[in-house]
Order: sequence, then structure tokens, then C-alpha cells
Amino acid sequence: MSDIELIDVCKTYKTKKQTVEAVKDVNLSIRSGDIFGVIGFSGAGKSTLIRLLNLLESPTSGVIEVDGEDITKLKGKKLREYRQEVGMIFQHFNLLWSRTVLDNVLLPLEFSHVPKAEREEKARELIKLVGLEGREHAYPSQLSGGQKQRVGIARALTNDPQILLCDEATSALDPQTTEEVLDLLLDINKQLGLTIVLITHEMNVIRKICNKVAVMETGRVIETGDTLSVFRHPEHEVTARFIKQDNQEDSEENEEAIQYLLKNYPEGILVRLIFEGDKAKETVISQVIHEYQINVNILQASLRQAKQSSFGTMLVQLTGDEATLSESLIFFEQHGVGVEVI
Ligand SMILES: Nc1ncnc2c1ncn2[C@@H]1O[C@H](COP(=O)(O)OP(=O)(O)OP(=O)(O)O)[C@@H](O)[C@H]1O
Repeated sequence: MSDIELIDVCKTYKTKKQTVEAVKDVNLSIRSGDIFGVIGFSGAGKSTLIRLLNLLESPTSGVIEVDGEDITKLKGKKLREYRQEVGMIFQHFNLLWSRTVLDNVLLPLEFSHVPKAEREEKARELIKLVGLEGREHAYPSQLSGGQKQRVGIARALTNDPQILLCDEATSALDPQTTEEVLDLLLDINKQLGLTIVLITHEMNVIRKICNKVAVMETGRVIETGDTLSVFRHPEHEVTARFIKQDNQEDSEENEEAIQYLLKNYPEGILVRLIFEGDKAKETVISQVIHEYQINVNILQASLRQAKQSSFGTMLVQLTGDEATLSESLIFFEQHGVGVEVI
């Protein structure tokens, strides 16, 4: 078990020149087994939040409870025990370059005085779990970025943590490798029942593996909820910007293509429809054609994979008289289809 509850958490840094409210009035509920993503632009307060969770920092005010216990009050043995329950992986891996894969994974086990035979067995088991069997004696410099992060993950799991914190863990990796590392994190979440809290500035990371998301801006959480519903109905402009960035990175539906479509399909309106799952869209579109005197011209369609489900976007040209077009847009929304007029 590892439910995490942040209640009115604030962290203020005071320097000679200024006071920075890095984390401000944050309330979050992270359930055991969640993959909880925190997204925000640089300076939003993500790293501070993660440092509060692993107690590298303590809050200026507020409470952080893990399974009902206020961790900010922990001292001595209890504090050490809590720290063991929390594993962490980093953007730049933080491996020791003079040690082999095996020795890097062994290090935390040496610190916690696990008997020699036992620690070697444990390290080898974890190296296998992360898919690096056979590379035990390689040095970090001989590994690819994805392999280095796998070592980071194995090392983070040595003390059987309940919580894994990921600090921009895929930001230094190419898209293909990012995909592989995210798959591994999903696997670990499922196999070991770990709660994962990750911070990122990449919305595709959130979409692919997080079931919950919180969006931060200037220290505050401005939006939070199930990933799918946040993607379908972003309430805040910052969230919409992150989603747009994700759409543009992964599909050809970029600004240039839209300009081309607007120029070549000047009649009526150009609309982006957002469907959850892949099933209902044909039905809704044929209902619209049937009920309203409009034409629907499908220009582009894509299906995006999210953790809990898939969701699709479709770029369509709708032509007909203005009042009927407006009614048809309302019909789409009433049938659970997101509508964005371009
Ligand atoms: N130790 C510190 N002393 C003073 N100010 C700090 C300290 N740590 C962070 N800050 C300030 O707090 C704010 C939030 O920083 P934080 O690093 O948590 O944001 P972030 O979202 O993680 O951004 P980035 O992705 O750039 O690290 C920033 O204005 C930062 O300058």
C-alpha cells in the first residue's frame, strides 16, 4: 500500500533578494498503484514537489501523508525506513561510471548491509527484470541511453520500494527508446504493484502511461484528473497547450497541414473531432449526416494510444447552412465527441 495525500502543501524559498513560492497550496490524492504524472513548464515547481515526496526538502506548511502517516514528522529509523520505500530515477541516470552494471545495482544493497550472496542474487534478478541480462559486466559508457535508464530503474528497485519517483526519466532519450522505457515502467507498475509519480514536460509521456495527471503552473496545481478526461476536456489554457504540442509531435496534423487544408477546403468549417475509443465514431457521423442537412468530408484521422484506452482525432470539413452546422456541433458534443472548430 502507498496512498499519498498532499494537503495544502507549500514550499517557499527565501533568498536575500527574493521569496519564491515554488509549491503553493497543493492538494493531491495519489492512490496506491497509480501512475501519476505531474506536468508543467520549466519553473512550475515539479522538481520541488518531487523533492518534498522523497523528503530531500520539507514543506514550509501543509501535510504529506503516506498511508495515513505524516511523513514530514518522521525522524531517525522511521525516516530511514521511509526513504527505503521510495525509489528514484533521474533524467541523466546518475550512474557511477567506474562501476559495471552489476556493481551499480549492488551499491544500494551494500549500503543497506544485505548479506553478500543475497545481494548478488537480488541484483541479478533485477537486471533480468529490466531486460539487461548478459550486460552485467558492461560499463555505463558501453550502454545506450535506454540501457542506462534500465540500470537506473534496476538500482531504484533494489530495496523493494512501494513508490517510484521519476524525474524527467525519458527527457534525454529518443522517441523509440522513450517508448521502450515507458513500457518497462508500465510493466513494473503492473508486476510489482508500485505507485509511480513522474514529473515531465512532455504530454506524450503522460498520455502513454499515466492514469492520473496534475498540471502545474507557478507552484500551483491548476488542473488534475483522469488522464483521458483531461485530454478530452482540458479546462486550462496551459493544459490545452501541452495537448496541442503532443498532437503536433505525433501526427502530421501540424500547423502547415492545417493551413493547406484551410486553403484547399475553403467552404464550410474545418473541425477537429475527438473520440474516445475507436468504436462509436462511424455511428455518430452517420447519425449527423442523417439528422442534419450537412456534408461531412473526412480529411484526416488518427488514433492515439493512452494508458486506459485509445482515443481518436478526426479532421473533418462540414458544409451546409450556418444554423444547421451549429446544431450538428452541439449534436456531436451531446454524443460525447469533443469538438474544436479550427
Ligand atoms: N533551492 C532553491 N532556492 C531558491 N529557489 C528555488 C530553489 N529550488 C527551486 N527554486 C525556484 O522554485 C521555482 C520552481 O522550481 P522547480 O525546479 O521546482 O521547477 P520545475 O518545474 O521542476 O522546473 P525545471 O523543469 O526547470 O526544473 C523556480 O522559480 C525556481 O527558481
